[in-house]
Amino acid sequence: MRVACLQLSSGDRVEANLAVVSALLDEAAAKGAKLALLPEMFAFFHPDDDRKRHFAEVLARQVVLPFLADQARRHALTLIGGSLLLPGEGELLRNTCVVFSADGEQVALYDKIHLFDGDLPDRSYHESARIQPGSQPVVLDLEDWLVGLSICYDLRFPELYRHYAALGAQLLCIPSAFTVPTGQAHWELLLRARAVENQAYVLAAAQIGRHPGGRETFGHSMIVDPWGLVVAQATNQRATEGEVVLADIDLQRVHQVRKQLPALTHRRLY
Ligand SMILES: NC(=O)CCC(=O)C(=O)O
Repeated sequence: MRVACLQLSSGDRVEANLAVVSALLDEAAAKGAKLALLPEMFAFFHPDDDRKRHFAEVLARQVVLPFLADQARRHALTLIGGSLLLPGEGELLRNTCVVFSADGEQVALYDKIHLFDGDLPDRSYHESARIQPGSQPVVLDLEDWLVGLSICYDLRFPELYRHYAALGAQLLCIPSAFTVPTGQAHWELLLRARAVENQAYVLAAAQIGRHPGGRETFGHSMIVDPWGLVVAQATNQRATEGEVVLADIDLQRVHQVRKQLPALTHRRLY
């Protein structure tokens, strides 16, 4: 199966962001992709609370979700909608990945479980102040593939991916907007670790560049195979136009790695 990670530099203009997604999906589909992953906050990237709420309550449902359904149907591909904001309880929002099948049906929804709070060299982050954490891992059955969903900071919690591997997942999706300092230090290391320890493909679609409000993201979208090899990665040279990262993934490769080194069957409980 040919898969695509879309790398974006999303801003605060929803229509402009969706136009970039549309152009990149045209490119991915023309090159044969049957599954595409968008990054975290692909449709709206801005820190203002009122604008976030308006996006979550109005634009997400009225504009963005119908757009994703239409794109999936038009290109006959599974579209994993990175993440967008949706209303949560009370004043809170959710950071949610919505998945559409190739006939445009919404088939899965995952709320980011681990929220990104930290004082880093570039700035402080306090995602938990506005976002309600999810509590439910989600595995998606895609023809022959079992796909585990997650979002960005979830990457640092190996138990989530081990849970997916124990359920049989062979493909782990990690739409992201990693910071530059943590990306430089940890991004590839963590992605390859999740692939190696779970003997699964990892798809990681990332935001890149400077976003409204001053936040900067690391880019370096990549696709990692079950042996931990980076089989495709972004050039990071076309930040504003966005970029498509493509690779062919193969279930036989998963079976081969799991047969050569059956570490997943050697687990011991203590
Ligand atoms: N949006 C996020 O969850 C960022 C996570 C991140 O940068 C990290 O280092 O972890």
